[in-house]
Amino acid sequence: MDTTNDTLQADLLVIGFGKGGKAVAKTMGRLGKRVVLVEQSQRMYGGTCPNVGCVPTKALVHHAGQRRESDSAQEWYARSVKEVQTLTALFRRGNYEALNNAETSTVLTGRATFLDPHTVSVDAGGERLLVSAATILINTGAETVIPDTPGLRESKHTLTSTALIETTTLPERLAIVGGGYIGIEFASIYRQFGAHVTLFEASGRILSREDDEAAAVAEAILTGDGIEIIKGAHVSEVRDTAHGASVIYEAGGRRYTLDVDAILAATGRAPATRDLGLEAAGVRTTAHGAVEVDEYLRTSQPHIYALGDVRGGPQHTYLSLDDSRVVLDQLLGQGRRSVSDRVAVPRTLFMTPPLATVGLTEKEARAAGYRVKIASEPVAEIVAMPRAYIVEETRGFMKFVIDADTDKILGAVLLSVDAQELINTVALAIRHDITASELRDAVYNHPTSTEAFNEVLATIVRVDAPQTAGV
Ligand SMILES: Cc1cc2nc3c(=O)[nH]c(=O)nc-3n(C[C@H](O)[C@H](O)[C@H](O)COP(=O)(O)OP(=O)(O)OC[C@H]3O[C@@H](n4cnc5c(N)ncnc54)[C@H](O)[C@@H]3O)c2cc1C
Ligand SMILES: NC(=O)c1ccc[n+]([C@@H]2O[C@H](COP(=O)([O-])OP(=O)(O)OC[C@H]3O[C@@H](n4cnc5c(N)ncnc54)[C@H](O)[C@@H]3O)[C@@H](O)[C@H]2O)c1
Repeated sequence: MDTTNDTLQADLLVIGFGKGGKAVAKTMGRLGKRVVLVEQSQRMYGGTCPNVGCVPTKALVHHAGQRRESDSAQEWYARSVKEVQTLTALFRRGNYEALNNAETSTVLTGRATFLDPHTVSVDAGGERLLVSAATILINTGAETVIPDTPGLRESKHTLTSTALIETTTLPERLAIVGGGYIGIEFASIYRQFGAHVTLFEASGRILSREDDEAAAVAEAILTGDGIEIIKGAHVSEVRDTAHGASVIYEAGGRRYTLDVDAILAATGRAPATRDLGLEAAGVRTTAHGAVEVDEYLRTSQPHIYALGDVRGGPQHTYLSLDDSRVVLDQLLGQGRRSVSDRVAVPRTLFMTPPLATVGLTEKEARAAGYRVKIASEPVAEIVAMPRAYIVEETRGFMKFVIDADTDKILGAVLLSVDAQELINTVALAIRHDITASELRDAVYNHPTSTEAFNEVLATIVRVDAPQTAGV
């Protein structure tokens, strides 16, 4: 790496150790380019996913599911948190070594701020280093937003997801504000660990972006597990008490108070663009504070790209990874790959059992003008899927939204054991125009969850009437 006038010169500078940025950094480093990656925290090498996001939370899902009634909730939880921390430490080290040991790549630990379009200052513990690069990637992720409900931010008992999974004391009474991905995953995890969980969702239903039936069945499973879900809830105040906190809320026109030990703020995560000096770089942001990009992930500066959560839109690790393919195509390829190429991107909410979805919901398909055919069955009734009984998880349902005129699969909702794996097969089928009948009649090995497709896709529960011309 060259140093000119105390400024480190690089071909590529990546700000933030996110999924997309590190993937580009690895490829460019292997090609002999001088790569500098800046990460603000040594606890975050590898970014959100392996440290405080997907990996630890899904490991907690696993540990919570292993707990027997006879195990002490508190001991089991404390041990689980420690085991998960050992796992994340392993991943963190692997991530650091993968980039810092490469001959041409360096990881700098410090907070990056743009000074001008090509120069960034990296500040750590009173020390400052300047880095200048021909190409710069912004990959700083997103940060939890705590609503400005009186007393919520100030309460000693309000935690972000990051803080909660590091707490080795299981909160006996946990309030969760927000019924989205984090709210529901944490409700499911902490209930299984033995906490009393109350979830407050401001809108009239949980999972407002998901299929209506999926949200209703998911809610029934969660409440069946003992989670209290309060919809249309307005948390108006939080007050610390001698033993915890009181959550004051309104629902159904009445005012209530709930005493809890901890409150998880799960009302969304906003792009981390604060104090990045984007104005100095001439990089524009959107009204929501995300870095503004085009479909090739180019910012308002031709040599600066943004990837992952910081550019706004759905927040999933695999989207940040796919962003790296778009950027690499700009840097090394034909420059044709764009985010608009994405078709049938699956999502999974890791409650127990998981809820995985892809494509259009039934409502969206009709709104888009399709004549819809619905194939659906509750998991407990799928004779062709003994695996659900084998692993003793028969809750949930599967549903396919099919174009009644062409047999094309338009979307799917799988709320079932193994749904996080099954959904990738459905997504692949949609992407490659495999019809509903072909997916139904394929040979699947046994006993697996995929076999359910043989039966569910043959179980048509409703078909829209043909549209009559000229009416
Ligand atoms: C609790 C939780 C569970 C999740 N579970 C899943 C899941 O199961 N599946 C899934 O697909 N997604 C999940 N997500 C979402 C997923 O983690 C994110 O979408 C993904 O990690 C975003 O990656 P990224 O590339 O945008 O950057 P990130 O991985 O967020 O990395 C950004 C990095 O930039 C650093 N940084 C920020 N500002 C600066 C600066 N100025 N200077 C230097 N460094 C800086 C940060 O410290 C951070 O390490 C989860 C998220 C959370 C919070
Ligand atoms: N499995 C996964 O892929 C996964 C897991 C966790 C998180 N994530 C990502 O992380 C991001 C953040 O997740 P999240 O759950 O914090 O956000 P979210 O946007 O998914 O859900 C926020 C929820 O909070 C509700 N809400 C907002 N303000 C409220 C208030 N004052 N009181 C009560 N409810 C309120 C909203 O109506 C919404 O239902 C999401 O974009 C998600 O995609 C992904």
